[in-house]
Amino acid sequence: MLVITVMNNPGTGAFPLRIEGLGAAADGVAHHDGHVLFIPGTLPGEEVLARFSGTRPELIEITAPSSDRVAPPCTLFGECGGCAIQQMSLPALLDWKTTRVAEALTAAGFEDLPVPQRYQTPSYTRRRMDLAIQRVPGGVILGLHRRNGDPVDMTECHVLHPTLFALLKPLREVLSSLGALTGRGGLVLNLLDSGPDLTLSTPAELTTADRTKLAAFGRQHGLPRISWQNPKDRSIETVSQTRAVKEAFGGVEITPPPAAFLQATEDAENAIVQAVVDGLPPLNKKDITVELFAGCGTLTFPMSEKGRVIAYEGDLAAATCLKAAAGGRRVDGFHRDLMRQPLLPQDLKSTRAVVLDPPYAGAGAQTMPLAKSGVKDIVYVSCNPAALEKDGRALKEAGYSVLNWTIVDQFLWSTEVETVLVFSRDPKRIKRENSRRNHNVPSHLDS
Ligand SMILES: C[S@@+](CC[C@H](N)C(=O)[O-])C[C@H]1O[C@@H](n2cnc3c(N)ncnc32)[C@H](O)[C@@H]1O
Repeated sequence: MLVITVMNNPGTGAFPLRIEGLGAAADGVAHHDGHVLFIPGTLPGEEVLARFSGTRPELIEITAPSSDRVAPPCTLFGECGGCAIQQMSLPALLDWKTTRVAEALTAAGFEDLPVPQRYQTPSYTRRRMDLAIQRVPGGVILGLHRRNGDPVDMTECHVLHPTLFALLKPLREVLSSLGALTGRGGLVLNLLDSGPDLTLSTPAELTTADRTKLAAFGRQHGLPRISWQNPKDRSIETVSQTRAVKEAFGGVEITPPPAAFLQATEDAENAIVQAVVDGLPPLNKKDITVELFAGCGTLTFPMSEKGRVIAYEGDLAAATCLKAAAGGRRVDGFHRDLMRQPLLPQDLKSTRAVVLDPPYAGAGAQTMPLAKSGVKDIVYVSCNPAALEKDGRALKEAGYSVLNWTIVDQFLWSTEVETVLVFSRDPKRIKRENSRRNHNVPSHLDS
């Protein structure tokens, strides 16, 4: 156990610190008596007074604030665990996220990185949120968890789309009336082209009266679909449907399954899709791009405008949705668990390019076979710099360079960051990209 004796000010126990940077959880990092301390609420460059509460350091006062410091916009900030760092200006936050990704790439062995493209989503645009429900005397709490604890009632939110936020109040009423909500539950909100799509989970089974109430709620608020996850076997069923459920990817309409993965905001999805499509090498219509971790086809259908796409996805409902929309297009969809059954180098023999958008932990067992495959061009969509560092190292060792990278900050005020990276080991393409960079020509003019 860490025991630290504080000598600086025996009266108050206070000691001065200079914040040197931010840790991965967005807490200020400082050194004191040979120890690394994490001080929540502080920013790089700030001078602060801190003291220990037990072995944990706590902030007493900011004596010299950073010029990046702003007033947190949300009154729930600090209580609600949804936002980690609202006291930093959004441009400074984008810089910090960019640095985190650059550091991961450098640690993976990439040098002389090009300057990234960057995109930051506006506030009030989040179209997907996974909320917690907590039964309390007289009602329910509906919101996100505290950093390490119970849910906080979401009475204010500066990221959530107003259409979804407007549903929270009436939702609290209907949820409070459900017999199945005996304790804690969950609610996934997805805002689709067809309207809000809700997926509820409850600790007990819905009663007939619960179903009637949810159906009435769906009709009253014009919700295309409300689904429910049975706590017994985790199967999902539709409890209310008033019309078709639709979302379009690259102009192709799909019907997402309940609680489907969606990029967090629509405009960030557009930025990611654009960066992926621009990052593909020049393709003939017959060239094959293999897509790994394809979801319901967010990238698949826009990419199919450039060439043929063979898409793999491990979630059965998402793969089924993608396959259902693939008919008559240059798309083949497959359901496959890529961690248990990764595509092997020989499976990728006639592949022109690979696009992958793995989950938070990274591409796992798929990374080495991909790195060894000899595929010249890879577009990697990362949502976690630590996983990117690990997977990127394998690509670096296999001879890939980073042609370009695009930071997409779609989780405002959080520590999350998406990056689209274009890797290549095609000497001609690398040479072309370098010369274009030297002449400041945008890369999308390539295709
Ligand atoms: C970050 S999402 C990307 C989805 C899609 N590219 C998009 O933009 O909507 C990661 C996807 O990987 C899928 N996935 C997770 N583990 C997997 C596995 N072992 N095998 C295949 N797919 C998996 C998830 O179901 C999810 O659809």
